[in-house]
Amino acid sequence: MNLPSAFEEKMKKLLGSEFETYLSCYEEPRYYGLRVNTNKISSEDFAKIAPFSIRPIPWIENGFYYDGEKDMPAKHPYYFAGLYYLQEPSAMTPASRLPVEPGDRVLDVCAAPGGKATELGAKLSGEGVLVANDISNSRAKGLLKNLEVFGIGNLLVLSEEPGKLVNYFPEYFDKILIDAPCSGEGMFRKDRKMVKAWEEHGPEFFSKLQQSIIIQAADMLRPGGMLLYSTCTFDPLENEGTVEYLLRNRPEFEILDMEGYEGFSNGIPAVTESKAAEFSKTIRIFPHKMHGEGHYLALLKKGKEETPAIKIPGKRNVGKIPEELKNFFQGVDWKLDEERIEIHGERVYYMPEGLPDMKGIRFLRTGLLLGELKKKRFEPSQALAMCLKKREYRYVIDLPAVDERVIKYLKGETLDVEDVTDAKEKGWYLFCVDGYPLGWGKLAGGVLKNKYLPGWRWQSV
Ligand SMILES: C[S@@+](CC[C@H](N)C(=O)[O-])C[C@H]1O[C@@H](n2cnc3c(N)ncnc32)[C@H](O)[C@@H]1O
Repeated sequence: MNLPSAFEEKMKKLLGSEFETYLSCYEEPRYYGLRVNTNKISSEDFAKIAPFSIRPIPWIENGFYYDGEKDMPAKHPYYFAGLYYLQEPSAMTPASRLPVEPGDRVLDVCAAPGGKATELGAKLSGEGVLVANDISNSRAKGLLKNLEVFGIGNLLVLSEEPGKLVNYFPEYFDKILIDAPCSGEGMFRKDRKMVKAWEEHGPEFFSKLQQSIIIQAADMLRPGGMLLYSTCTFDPLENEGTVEYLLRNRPEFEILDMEGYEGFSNGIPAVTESKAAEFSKTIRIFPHKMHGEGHYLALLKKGKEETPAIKIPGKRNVGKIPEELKNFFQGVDWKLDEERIEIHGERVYYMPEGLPDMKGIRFLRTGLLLGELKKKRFEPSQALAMCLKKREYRYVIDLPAVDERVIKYLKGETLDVEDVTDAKEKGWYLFCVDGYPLGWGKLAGGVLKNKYLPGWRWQSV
């Protein structure tokens, strides 16, 4: 593989005697990974039902390798049910090393298409709030879809300049992840177009962007909160350099240790101005040392340990809850807090607790879209179906993955389900594969009218 000579020179300096081994790994095949959505299924249970061969990624609790030359996990109904996300193994590391707890307020500053945000949201287990932002509106659309497929409802999806967000969320978040735009040196083997992009915009360009993003994010973190900074590049300026910039401008931050792994390489104090030993607590992932492509990560804490601010739920103005909504939710085993329901036009949302006023922010989604009110009827949304567990809805059709009607459902076809329903039954049914919801259908006379979201349908190749 042809690599830019300036890049090779830099890597020689960084790796010394390891450089040749590093270079030789460009001739080897890349690694493919999937990460289990632990909000829907445990890793152990997934390993039992996995429809293709998988083996654990040793440093990621819920990560597995699969054979990307042979298997197509994106073409299985479990993928549509949000049981896993396809992700390069080293890219799983940042979200795995940010200790998110249910109830936290979490921000992913550069979140699209959601490789890390889906894991942060799964770790919240429906409690607290995930704010997933990306400056690119078109990429944020894909982000929203991926979060909805994963069944994450306690969320805001925004598309804003982080500098603007500081005005709305000063010292608001408990945990922040910055997976920064970078020169992508760790992606060269996976995606050769990245080499050309590197030649157009190298480390100098990205380091300036990273410096402004890390300061803006730092100002949205509460004292005692944690920030994880990551890139998929090796360059010291973009990595230790950005972290050093933060420490210089926000001295209340300190670098924390992270759970290690034998293949991780320590960050390099010698490339920094201060030469401070604490930079060795940061981590580089090199492809010649472990089975992943390349990443850098640093875990930081702001100020001293403090008792987190008491989270007072923001009370909202709620009008009367429409009868049709109440009727529908009689079939749902959820304790809905009526004060969190917001209705805008026909659309009904379930909002996370304790949000600030967000007037003026560009958003793609605030809260969980429950559904739409249509002429005295309530139509549940695709996002609600993905958020529900099978046991939480009274009317269910559950077919095994091998039943050909599952793919037909995903293609948007009407289904004959007389054998699994009573001909007298009718109304909204949650359509599941092996116990995991895929979407809605409307039953009448043993026939299921398909309500799977058209934009999400299975595309035949
Ligand atoms: C490395 S990618 C993020 C990948 C994502 N975290 C994932 O795991 O799927 C960097 C993202 O940063 C976004 N971005 C670039 N400049 C930004 C800025 N100033 N503020 C927020 N996002 C930005 C890009 O649109 C891009 O989606």
